[in-house]
Amino acid sequence: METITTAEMAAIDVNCEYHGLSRLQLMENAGKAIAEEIEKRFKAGRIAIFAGLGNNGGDAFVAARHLKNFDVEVFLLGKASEIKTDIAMRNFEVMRKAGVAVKEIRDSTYVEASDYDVIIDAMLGTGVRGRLRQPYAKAVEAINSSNAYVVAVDVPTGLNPDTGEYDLAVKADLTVTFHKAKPGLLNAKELVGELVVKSIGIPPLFEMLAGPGDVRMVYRRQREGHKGTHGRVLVVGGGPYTGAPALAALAAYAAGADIVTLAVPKSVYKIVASFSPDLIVRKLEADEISLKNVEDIQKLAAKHHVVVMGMGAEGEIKEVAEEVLKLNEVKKAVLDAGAILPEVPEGVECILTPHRGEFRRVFGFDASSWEDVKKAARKAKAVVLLKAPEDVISDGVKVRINRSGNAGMTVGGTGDVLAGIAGAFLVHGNALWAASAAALVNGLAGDVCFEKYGYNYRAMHVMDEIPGVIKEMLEFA
Ligand SMILES: NC(=O)C1=CN([C@@H]2O[C@H](COP(=O)(O)OP(=O)(O)OC[C@H]3O[C@@H](n4cnc5c(N)ncnc54)[C@H](OP(=O)(O)O)[C@@H]3O)[C@@H](O)[C@H]2O)[C@@H](O)CC1
Ligand SMILES: [K+]
Repeated sequence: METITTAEMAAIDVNCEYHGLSRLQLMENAGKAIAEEIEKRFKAGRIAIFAGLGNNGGDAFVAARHLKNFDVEVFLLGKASEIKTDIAMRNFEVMRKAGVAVKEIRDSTYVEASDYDVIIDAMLGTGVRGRLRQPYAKAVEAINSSNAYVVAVDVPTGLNPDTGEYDLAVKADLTVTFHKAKPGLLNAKELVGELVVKSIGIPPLFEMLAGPGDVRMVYRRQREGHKGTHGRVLVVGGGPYTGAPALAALAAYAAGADIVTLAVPKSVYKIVASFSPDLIVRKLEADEISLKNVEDIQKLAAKHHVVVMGMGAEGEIKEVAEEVLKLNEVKKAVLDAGAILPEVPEGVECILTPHRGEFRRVFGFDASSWEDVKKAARKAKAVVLLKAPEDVISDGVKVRINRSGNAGMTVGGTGDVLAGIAGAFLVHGNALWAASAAALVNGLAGDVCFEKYGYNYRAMHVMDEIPGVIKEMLEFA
């Protein structure tokens, strides 16, 4: 059975909202699914709903509205004023206006759960963190000692949805989970009981479309961070070109890296170093990057979290990339243009960023479907980000799609900017989500440029919009 982690589910949740499918609609579908599953098993009876203050509780407020032939009573695990989300609050108020009886459970309240036919556990779902606080623990004990038929909403309260670990948790007869099973549900059959996975109306493409959730999966900012916490990125490229490596390096800064070092051939060193005081530029003893430089590059690479290679380099850059990635201190890499390898060495989490022509040159077949990108990713043992009006990103198993961007993005240098963003995001996130987040941010920055300038903007204009786009993605509710 296909599973989805809570982090991925949270990313899809906010992406649905972003692409126009609201959480309120998802909650309505979730609550209706709970009611349907109960009505399949019971014609009438007394139902006690134990509801938490988040969206897990919200689902049950919806279910209460659909369970018309039942006598429903709600035990709220806190004060109504403490309900956390607007959609849960909205469904709570509608439910209460519809005449459903609600009792607020305080720490001191004795929880009686004996004479009900069905108990709905809607206390905690994917938002559970750590050990159960009171009065949740007491409620779980009351539910487990009752002889009612227990239905868990999404996840039995107390169970870690990703790992299946628990110390105190609801023992359910039936768990109705939404969209896809969470891995922990498959490891705790004794708690889950019968598992039913219900669609809540998320179309397959919405699970794949990049959105704010992708950026949240990869972007990290620790308050107490010190220099370098947020990522040290090494950019290797240039010679004969001078702009490409500098664009990638500046883009890595724009996407949150703390330290960005540029290694370029001495022939272009002075020019590249002159672009910006932000750049730490190292000179490679060569007019063009070659295998002679591998040792120097490896020394630098060992001191960085991610290596980004290829922009504006020609000659042996591919062979150099192969050698550099063999160094076991190199754990993460982005390979662009001439550095793209058909297969990357073991042990490196790698993003390849070909456009269609490079894809055909490197993999030997056209990327005419999502399956082709999946196939290339499997062969390369890397994430492939195919740059096109619709970017296709795959790790060989999953596919993500990015539709941000516009025809102005064909201007030179936007691919270098993308490689730099991907490098910065790869510091913290896994390659699939780092690549899709980078494709999204790069395209959105281009969309801001189109609004400002029309089509004739340049890569440096895109660069300037990146921090603002990231801020907007992180703040999207
Ligand atoms: N697409 C989707 O994902 C959809 C999801 N949907 C539903 O949303 C659910 C996730 O909702 P959610 O994120 O509001 O979290 P939820 O599980 O209700 O927790 C609520 C609060 O409890 C608290 N709390 C945490 N740990 C605790 C503890 N140990 N002991 C005591 N309290 C604890 C914590 O608040 P805190 O007090 O820590 O601020 C937390 O914020 C999901 O399972 C599904 O049912 C559906 O609507 C369909 C679409
Ligand atoms: K639950």
